[in-house]
Amino acid sequence: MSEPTDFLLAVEALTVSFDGFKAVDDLSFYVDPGEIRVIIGPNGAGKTTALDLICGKTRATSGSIRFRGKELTDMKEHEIVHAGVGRKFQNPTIYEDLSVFENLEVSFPRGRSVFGALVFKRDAEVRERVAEIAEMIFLTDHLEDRAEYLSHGQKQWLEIGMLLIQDPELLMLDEPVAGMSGSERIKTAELLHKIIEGRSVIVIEHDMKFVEDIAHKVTVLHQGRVISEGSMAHVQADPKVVEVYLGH
Ligand SMILES: Nc1ncnc2c1ncn2[C@@H]1O[C@H](COP(=O)(O)OP(=O)(O)OP(=O)(O)O)[C@@H](O)[C@H]1O
Repeated sequence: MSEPTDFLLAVEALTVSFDGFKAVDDLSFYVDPGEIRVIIGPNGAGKTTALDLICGKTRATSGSIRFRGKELTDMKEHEIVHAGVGRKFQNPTIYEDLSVFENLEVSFPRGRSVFGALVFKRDAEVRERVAEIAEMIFLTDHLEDRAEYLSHGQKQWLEIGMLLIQDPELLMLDEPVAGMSGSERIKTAELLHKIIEGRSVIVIEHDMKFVEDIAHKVTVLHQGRVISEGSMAHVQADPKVVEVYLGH
């Protein structure tokens, strides 16, 4: 059996209760390094709440969330970001009046660069990293464009880029392809396969074709609990999953 520290993320017996209603109820799941995990489940299953708990936006009532062996449940949101967990919400939160370059530049983590002698070197490093990320998110030709003129899909990619530039070890994406065209969805799947080198990704998604394209493993939630887990083929054939989806 694996030790808990072998997992990048170990969620165990996680519960949150809102006025007695358990939106997440005794939830356990484990994510490996380099894994793309997709969480699916009907509306209200607790998917978004689970991500809110991991990133510290919502406090757990009980249970544990260990990231590289470190307990997250008693950490503040910014400490969790600093520990290496990036979260993208459903609606893009980019700076509309800044260019693509500037959006990526402001997201570059600030370190010890305030020392004068390092500034020049730092600028070159930032430009290089922005160029690298822009290429990854298919926006090299739009670096000077104001973000407000990007398509909805491009805005989603830009926000993913703003997280990637911080080099998180765990990236969590809530419905990243919602509102995207078919070709944008294919490119987003490509992007996810590219970025998992050295990190893991958790995605909440409703588009089953997209889930099939990206998931290494699927976790199915219902009423705050895991009802099935495994490959896409495994969960699709699971009578409990069929029942939950068809019964609604
Ligand atoms: N802060 C809160 N206070 C009270 N109830 C909440 C709160 N946050 C979420 N809930 C409830 O918890 C349940 C789970 O919500 P959640 O948004 O996590 O579901 P979801 O699986 O992400 O659904 P969807 O697919 O519709 O986004 C819902 O019944 C929701 O109304």
